[in-house]
This record gives sequence, C-alpha cells and structure tokens, in this order.
Amino acid sequence: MHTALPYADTAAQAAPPVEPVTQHTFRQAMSCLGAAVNIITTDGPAGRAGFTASAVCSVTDTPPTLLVCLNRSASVHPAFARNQQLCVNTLSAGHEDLSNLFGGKTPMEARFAAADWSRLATGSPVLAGAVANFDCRITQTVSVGTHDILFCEVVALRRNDAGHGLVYFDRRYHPLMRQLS
Ligand SMILES: NC(=O)C1=CN([C@@H]2O[C@H](COP(=O)(O)OP(=O)(O)OC[C@H]3O[C@@H](n4cnc5c(N)ncnc54)[C@H](O)[C@@H]3O)[C@@H](O)[C@H]2O)C=CC1
Ligand SMILES: Cc1cc2nc3c(=O)[nH]c(=O)nc-3n(C[C@H](O)[C@H](O)[C@H](O)COP(=O)(O)O)c2cc1C
Repeated sequence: MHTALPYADTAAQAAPPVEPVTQHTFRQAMSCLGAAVNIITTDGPAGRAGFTASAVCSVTDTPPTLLVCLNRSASVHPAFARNQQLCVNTLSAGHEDLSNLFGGKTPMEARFAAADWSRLATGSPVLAGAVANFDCRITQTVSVGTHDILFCEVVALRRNDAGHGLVYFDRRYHPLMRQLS
C-alpha cells in the first residue's frame, strides 16, 4: 500500500514576493540552502574544542583546501585561533543529537564524552562513524563581518563509503540515503 509522506505540496504556489534585505530575511533565505553538517574539532596548546558548522565548502584541490566560517564570538574561537589546526568531521545520518550538543552551550567535556574519537596527523579529534574526516592545518584566516573564514589545507583524510549522509535544510536535519548500486 502506498503511504503519503508528510511533505508540503509546493508545486502550484504563486511566485513569492520580493523582500527587503535584512539580517532576518537573509537568515530566512539561507535556511533554504541545504548543507552538510560538520563537527569541527581542534586540539593543541589551547586545548580541545569543537563546534557544529554548516558553513564549510571546498576551495581548491591543488593544494586540497576547504574553508570553515567561525563566529568570532563563539566560545571555541580562541582555541581554533591559537591551535591553527582542525579536523572537519562530516556527519552521518544518526548524528543529529551529537550535532545539537556541539551547536549548543554544552560544556566541552560533555560534548566530547558523547562520541568516540581518534587522531590522524594534527592531533585534532577525529570522529568515528563520520562520512568523512578532513584533518587540516589552518593556512589563512580572513575576517568578514562577525565571522572568521578559516582556510584549511588537508593533510590527512578518511572516508566512509558505507555511511548515509546528513543535511541541514529548513532548520531541520534530513538523512541523505546512499543508493544501492
Ligand atoms: N554560519 C553560521 O554561523 C551558522 C550559525 N548557526 C547558528 O545556529 C542557530 C540556529 O540556526 P538555524 O536553526 O538554522 O536558524 P536561523 O534562522 O538562526 O538561521 C538560518 C540560516 O541562516 C544562516 N545563519 C544563521 N546565523 C548566521 C550567522 N550568524 N552568520 C551567517 N549565517 C547565519 C545559516 O545558513 C542558517 O542555517 C543560529 O541562530 C546560529 O547561532 C546556524 C547555521 C549557520
Ligand atoms: C546546524 C548548525 C550549524 C551551525 N553552523 C555554524 C557555522 O557554520 N559557523 C559557526 O560559527 N557557527 C555555527 N553554528 C553555531 C555553533 O555550532 C555554536 O555557536 C558553537 O557550538 C559555539 O557555541 P559556544 O559559543 O556555546 O561554544 C551552527 C549550529 C548548528 C546547530
């Protein structure tokens, strides 16, 4: 029997109105950009820290580089600025609670106690069960508005071809299922 899924019917809607650009309308519109969810971790002279980030993307493959946008007012900012190394742990379906832990005001020890970690080259915590782990050195930092853009050169990586993905869209998590080939 076919069961209807609880999806909104968006097929027959009128064109939406043009809106003034404000912080609120920008965030509303940004909530329409589905993005992978990542836990960004670091360790080093400033200690261990981690936070959830959707503002992560590939910059160039020569040398392999990605970027991470970090709010300078986040409690973790000084640790990343001092350690100058990090690991981008791209989350799998099932990591929703972990994402909320690292995205909230939870003490750092409680964040890390909720999962299993190892290390690759830099010593930044590497999350078990992630779809990918990118261990990086921060090569450049550019400040724009409230955020620092961290340019990160990948020095070691790990990939899990069996895991399903996780996307943040419309202020919710959505599993992204891998097709059987
Ligand atoms: N890039 C960032 O700094 C992001 C921060 N967040 C944090 O998580 C909270 C909850 O987020 P949502 O549930 O998605 O609702 P929301 O309405 O606060 O944000 C909607 C979308 O706007 C963008 N956004 C939110 N805050 C931003 C910021 N300070 N700078 C640049 N882009 C921003 C993100 O794409 C986010 O998914 C936010 O209030 C924010 O504190 C969430 C996503 C991205
Ligand atoms: C789904 C999601 C995505 C987020 N993406 C980002 C991001 O890309 N950059 C950022 O600076 N903060 C982002 N945040 C907010 C940080 O995770 C949060 O501010 C971080 O845990 C630091 O909080 P703290 O100041 O309590 O340590 C995101 C939060 C959530 C829940």
